[in-house]
Amino acid sequence: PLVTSKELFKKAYEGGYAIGAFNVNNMEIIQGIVEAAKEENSPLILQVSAGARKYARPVYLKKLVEAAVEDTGLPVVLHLDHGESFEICKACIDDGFTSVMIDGSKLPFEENITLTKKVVDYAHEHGVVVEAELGRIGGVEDNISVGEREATFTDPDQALEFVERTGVDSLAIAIGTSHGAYKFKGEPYLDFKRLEEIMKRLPGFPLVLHGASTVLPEFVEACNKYGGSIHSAKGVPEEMLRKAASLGICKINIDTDLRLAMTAMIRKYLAENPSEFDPRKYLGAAREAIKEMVKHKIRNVLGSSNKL
Ligand SMILES: O=C(COP(=O)(O)O)NO
Ligand code: NA
Ligand SMILES: [Zn+2]
Repeated sequence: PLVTSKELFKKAYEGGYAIGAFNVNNMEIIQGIVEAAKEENSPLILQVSAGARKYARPVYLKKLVEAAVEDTGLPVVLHLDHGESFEICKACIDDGFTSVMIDGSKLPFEENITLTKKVVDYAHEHGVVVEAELGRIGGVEDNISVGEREATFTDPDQALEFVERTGVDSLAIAIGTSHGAYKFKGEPYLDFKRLEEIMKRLPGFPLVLHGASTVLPEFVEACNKYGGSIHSAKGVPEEMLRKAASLGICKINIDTDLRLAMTAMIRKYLAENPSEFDPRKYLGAAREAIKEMVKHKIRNVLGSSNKL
């Protein structure tokens, strides 16, 4: 069935593991992810961004996720990733999503609170949970000044006030990650001190890590071996993610690692089978690559195997 993340996060927090939140855009990606979760007996969050809704059109993704639930019998959270307005959150809540993110992190503190509270009130009336964001998960330059870091990373005292005043169910925090394949110029770094300060103020409260792809080198190399050109790509080392999962991080967002796995597999397949032109061949290979990547994440990063 479609479920909210409330109970999943509570168990993850107490159990010292995290739930994977994987971005979906089409049938093969959804199939690969849910097959992996089924085999690992793992809880799962499928997340849809505004861009995915535009690309696939909402009704297709909704029906594909419903098909995946029916086909596997898995409990799945259907989550809106980075909703930036009350309207898109409302549309997804009305469309049967069980969780939505309202991302007001670009707004001043008070406006983020007002917008988030408006979404929380509507979502809670409909049995839906809400994730918000405080602090800037953006292109975090590695050698930013302390001042800039203070300005962009999540302030622990503000986090406490934000949660108390909004009633939000989980909070995406900024502790050094950023979206995409180019997360660090120098050494990867997560501000675990800051994470622990936030946990002290919000004991047991589910925290979310965005921009958590590792950008595994073997997939970047495979892309480049078969015609790609991806350079200076760097992500979050998996041992840092395991540490975050063992702490208050209950949801880990992964999109880029799936994209790289899928792209590497399609490039490889086409290079090795120049006379083949049946899309099922390379999309099928891509689906397999997604499945293997998600199984790897569940086992090596999230620790959510056999937690259903
Ligand atoms: O945070 C993410 C995905 O991050 P990555 O680009 O690191 O996969 N989605 O909301
Ligand atoms: Na955790
Ligand atoms: Zn994100």
